[in-house]
Amino acid sequence: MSFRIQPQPPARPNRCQLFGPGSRPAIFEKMAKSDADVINLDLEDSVSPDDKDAARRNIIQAIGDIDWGDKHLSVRINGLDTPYWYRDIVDVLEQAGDRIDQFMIPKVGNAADIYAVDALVSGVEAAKGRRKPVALEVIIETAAGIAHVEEIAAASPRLQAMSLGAADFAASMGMATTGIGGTQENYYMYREGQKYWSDPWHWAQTAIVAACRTHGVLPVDGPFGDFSDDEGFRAQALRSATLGMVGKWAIHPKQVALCNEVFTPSDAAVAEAREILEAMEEAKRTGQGAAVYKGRLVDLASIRQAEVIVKQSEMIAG
Ligand SMILES: CC(C)(COP(=O)(O)OP(=O)(O)OC[C@H]1O[C@@H](n2cnc3c(N)ncnc32)[C@H](O)[C@@H]1OP(=O)(O)O)[C@@H](O)C(=O)NCCC(=O)NCCSC(=O)C[C@H](O)C(=O)O
Ligand SMILES: [Mg+2]
Repeated sequence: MSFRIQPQPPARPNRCQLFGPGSRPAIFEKMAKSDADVINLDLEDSVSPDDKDAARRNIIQAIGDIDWGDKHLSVRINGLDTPYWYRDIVDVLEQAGDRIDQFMIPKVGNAADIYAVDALVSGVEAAKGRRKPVALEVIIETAAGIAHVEEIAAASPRLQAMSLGAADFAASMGMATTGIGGTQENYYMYREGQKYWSDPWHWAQTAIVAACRTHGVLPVDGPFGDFSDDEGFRAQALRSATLGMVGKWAIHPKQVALCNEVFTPSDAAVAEAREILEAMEEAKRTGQGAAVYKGRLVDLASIRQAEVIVKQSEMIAG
């Protein structure tokens, strides 16, 4: 173990981030009543350039008017390469109430991008006397973003979460696909007449998880575009959870339940984790560092693995 203790990420559930365009205020109440842990009101790519001003006004009003319950409320601003982003931050922080929790920054390329947003947010907060500091989350969805993922994860104490944006990531990397997440038809190994599909998102996900875990940030899987494909969504989400991600985006309300199902540890998983902890307690009592549980080795590392599951389940249960 390094001398440096691995920091814990924010202790809040982040199983599902439900997105909705800021230009579609009719769905805001439905988003607030959903079972998503995080709400992302979007000013970026789901809003056409002609609608940016109206969407910003809709969001400012909705932040104050709608009862968002205990949801973590996030606004996705426009990219730092656009003429919209500074006004997204200034107008929302100057005109909307304290209920906003977070800004999501798309297409981050390096730590300086976070620094710029942090500086602007800090300035407006100080000028307006806002007492609740707004958190930040980022999307890794460019070649530069993944190349600089660790410095981005370390960039600001405001940073709480980092998502993989599969659509823009694929575009930026020049990937030959129009699919948003999931299995890609042409990404397979071939042996003796059989195709074996592989996972083109895997390496980016593991890079994000490692950067996030190093710096105490929540790693999140982004969108799965085909909302008619529940099994495809579930498979993608299960892979993400297995790799250490804590949640996933929903771009349609039917994906919320799937997110919560996958990213809530099952009763069986929690029961097994508790049994492992008990087996190790017993081993410790008898001076052993290792034990046998259901025919397999468990040791001190198993305690840390089991604690991840138990802690996640206790945090979700509140
Ligand atoms: C995808 C949608 C455009 C679909 O909308 P719609 O055609 O209205 O769907 P349905 O008719 O099936 O809707 C059924 C009911 O659900 C309500 N609804 C729809 N969407 C939402 C929502 N997001 N939240 C809550 N409720 C919603 C409808 O009003 C219907 O209600 P009722 O009539 O009462 O039954 C739409 O879902 C949508 O706009 N989704 C979000 C799109 C979005 O925000 N995209 C941005 C994130 S993904 C991205 O940016 C890519 C990423 O950056 C990357 O690079 O990878
Ligand atoms: Mg994107």
